[in-house]
Amino acid sequence: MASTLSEAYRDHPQFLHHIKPIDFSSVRSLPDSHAWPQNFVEEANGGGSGSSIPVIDLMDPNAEELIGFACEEWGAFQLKNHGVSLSLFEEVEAEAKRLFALPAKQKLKALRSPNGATGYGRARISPFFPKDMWHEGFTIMGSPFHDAKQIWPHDYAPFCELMENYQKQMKVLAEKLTGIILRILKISEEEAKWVGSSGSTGAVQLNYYPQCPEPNRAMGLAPHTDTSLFTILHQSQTEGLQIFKDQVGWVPVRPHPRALVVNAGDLLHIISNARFPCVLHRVVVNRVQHRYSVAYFYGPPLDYVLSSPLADEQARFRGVTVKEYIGIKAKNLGKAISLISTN
Ligand SMILES: O=C(O)CCC(=O)C(=O)O
Ligand SMILES: [Fe+2]
Repeated sequence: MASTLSEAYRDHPQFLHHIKPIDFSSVRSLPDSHAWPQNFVEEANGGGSGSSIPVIDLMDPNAEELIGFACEEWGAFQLKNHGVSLSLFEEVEAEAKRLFALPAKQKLKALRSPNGATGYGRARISPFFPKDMWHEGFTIMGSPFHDAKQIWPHDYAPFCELMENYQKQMKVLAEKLTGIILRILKISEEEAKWVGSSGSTGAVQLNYYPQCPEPNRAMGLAPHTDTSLFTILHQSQTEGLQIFKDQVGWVPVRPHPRALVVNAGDLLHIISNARFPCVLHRVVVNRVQHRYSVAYFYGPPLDYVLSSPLADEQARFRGVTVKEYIGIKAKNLGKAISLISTN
């Protein structure tokens, strides 16, 4: 049985042509493979551009209440005064830039394998969409040693140390946020025993969206929800992330120099018995600037049973383990939630 996150993904192989990105540095016009239907991308600029998700100060005495409201209403918020030093994000962003600026040949040395979860490549959601995304990614679960060593045989240590430190610091913040969220949901301490244990699951995804010759016909990252309890995202100072809000449309998440974006994922939607939406989000690209982001996906241990917690409520989902849900999502993407729904 899979006992680590990367083993859980290994059970769901992808085909190699779904992994290798094009060499963006040599592309001068938008290839047909990356040209999305015009209306698909254009609505990017309409709809919800006047709205924005709440910005919450973690030190605010009302932070818990504000987080509860944001999770219910938006499934997302920006978090400031989170206690993690700005220099850590600067360092991680600089390493992401250094990595993605390498020649394609060197990055491909760490190409994710068909049944692998980590390394360099296209987004995992790629096979579900008819067109390719204007994006490259690098996925880390635990130590990135194996993949980093392929890219930098002698100089992997600074990258590895920084990424391990980043995961440690994000885990501490994720545990703090989980404590708050579980209190809001009135989940018992017994149910929440996994928080702070070594079994909790975490992964880092470095994302790169190169500047694009025809941004109105390209898609950085197609609409999806995250397979996490929640995701903590650092974005560079380049716009592109949007979240979808019912009756409003696509709402931009404008970069805030000291704030992190927190997105509710599928697992939070399930354990909140659908009280919190798992937020649909996507990334659009632009003509002049490269965009970078660093996502930290956090969740309970793989064998944790995701059940709706409150005895007086009718369960909206059948009980599945985190590992089973990862399998359902890997095969069905956006339909996964409805497949475990009880109605
Ligand atoms: O780049 C972003 O802002 C979002 C990245 C994202 O949604 C993901 O990695 O799942
Ligand atoms: Fe995402």
